[in-house]
Amino acid sequence: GLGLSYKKDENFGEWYSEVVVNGEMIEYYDISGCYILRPWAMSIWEVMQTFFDAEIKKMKIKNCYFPLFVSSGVLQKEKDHIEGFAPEVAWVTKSGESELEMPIAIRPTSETVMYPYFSKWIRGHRDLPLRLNQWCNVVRWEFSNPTPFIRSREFLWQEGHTAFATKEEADTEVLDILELYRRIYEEFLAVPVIKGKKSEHEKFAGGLYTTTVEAFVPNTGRGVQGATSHCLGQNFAKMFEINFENEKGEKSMVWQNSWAYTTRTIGVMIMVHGDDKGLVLPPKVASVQVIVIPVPYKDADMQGIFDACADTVKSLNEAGIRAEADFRDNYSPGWKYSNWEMKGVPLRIEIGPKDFANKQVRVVRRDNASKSDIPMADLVEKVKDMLNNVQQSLFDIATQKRDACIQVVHTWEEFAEALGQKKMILAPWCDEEEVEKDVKARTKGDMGAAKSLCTPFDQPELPEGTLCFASGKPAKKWTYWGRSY
Ligand SMILES: O=C1CCCN[C@@H]1CCCn1cnc2cc(F)c(F)cc2c1=O
Ligand SMILES: [Mg+2]
Repeated sequence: GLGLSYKKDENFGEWYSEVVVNGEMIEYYDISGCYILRPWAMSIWEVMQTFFDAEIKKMKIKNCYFPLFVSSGVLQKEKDHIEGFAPEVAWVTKSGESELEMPIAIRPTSETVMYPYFSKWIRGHRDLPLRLNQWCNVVRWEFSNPTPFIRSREFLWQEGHTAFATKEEADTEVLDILELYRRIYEEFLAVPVIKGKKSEHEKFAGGLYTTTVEAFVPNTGRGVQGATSHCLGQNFAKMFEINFENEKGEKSMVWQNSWAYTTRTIGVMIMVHGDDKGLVLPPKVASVQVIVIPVPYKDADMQGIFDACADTVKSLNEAGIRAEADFRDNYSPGWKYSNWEMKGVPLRIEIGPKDFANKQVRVVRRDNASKSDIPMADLVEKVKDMLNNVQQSLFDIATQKRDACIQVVHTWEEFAEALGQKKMILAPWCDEEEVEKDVKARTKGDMGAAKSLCTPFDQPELPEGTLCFASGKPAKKWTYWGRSY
């Protein structure tokens, strides 16, 4: 039948797999961990890309494109940078029947591809800041359970790579970009995120520090790293000899950042807002914000109704609202209602004989199923307000649900209990890496271990004498912990 066979609160994994397919976002592909992004998903990616690309252009960041392929020597340039990742690297070893002299890696990220050229291009302080971005795909042959959008072997992202003369400039940009990532989640996807810093154990090993926007999926009780903005310090400058002559003629190494968000953003949005009727799209990212459906009646003036639908679409489009009409004559109105609900279109407008006679339309909200009759004369303004209300309501409800999952704890017992209740846990921590590894070891299980998610920039009061929940040592900071994707 038309509806979903799994319920979100009963079989989340199956519900999600069904929703992304029935909502026409994803088609499964014959290579495990790879998915087809259909137009309904691609249009969401494009809305975010349009926003983010315009914002980084305001920051004088330039787009470029580096090759997909990395030679083995270059990729292995610095052992500790990729040692832990080596199993994920995909290699090209043949062309046609013949073996390649040297195997060639497919980029899993582009530091080693780009930075030899940063070294070549950056000579003097006038060459700084160098700020590049590329929109591309990357390949990581992961083995943990693949999930559409959330964990795939190939995904789309943008990766920014910047170089500065001073640490201060780098530190500033790290946070400027992180704010853009917060806006993508909170203003476009209507998903609340927490800004913070990753622990020494969870950060990008090749960098100096990692900042993150952390989302949370209440149904699974898992945190999810939404996007990441690293300060690399001078680590890669040392590795790749990216030096410059400063004003005083002294030779010094550049300070670098790198930052990314990926198609994982779409999966987080689906998990947070979707329901048992299918996708629920925030209007800001919906490629169709309003679907207009004629409701035929045996002896009604159908031409008049069709014209009213077309006029409604036209006036909404002229007001900058993404509206379409579904005139397909091989489906019933009921079928169309279910279909567009499955695809998550924020508003549906029904026009039947009664509506037509009264010069009004019936508007139905996808997020809360509320119905209202709107005079055609007021339509554009009312629909604009309703779309804004849907966007805000989705964010408010998601925030309430996320906040209800946050548990403040002070002891290990409270921590273990909260973890069992699928909470995101805020705990005082001594900030020792050994203790973090110990938490992972003590929480290992088939649900996956708990890890630190981030140390929020917005730190609650930490009273003198507060002890670490895990070690009992003096706590230094409040940190979020939980299971994660
Ligand atoms: O996260 C970002 C932002 C964009 C540019 N890259 C950084 C760090 C990426 C960290 N990372 C993440 N995953 C990797 C997987 C690999 F197979 C591999 F060889 C290397 C890596 C790897 O360096
Ligand atoms: Mg990884």
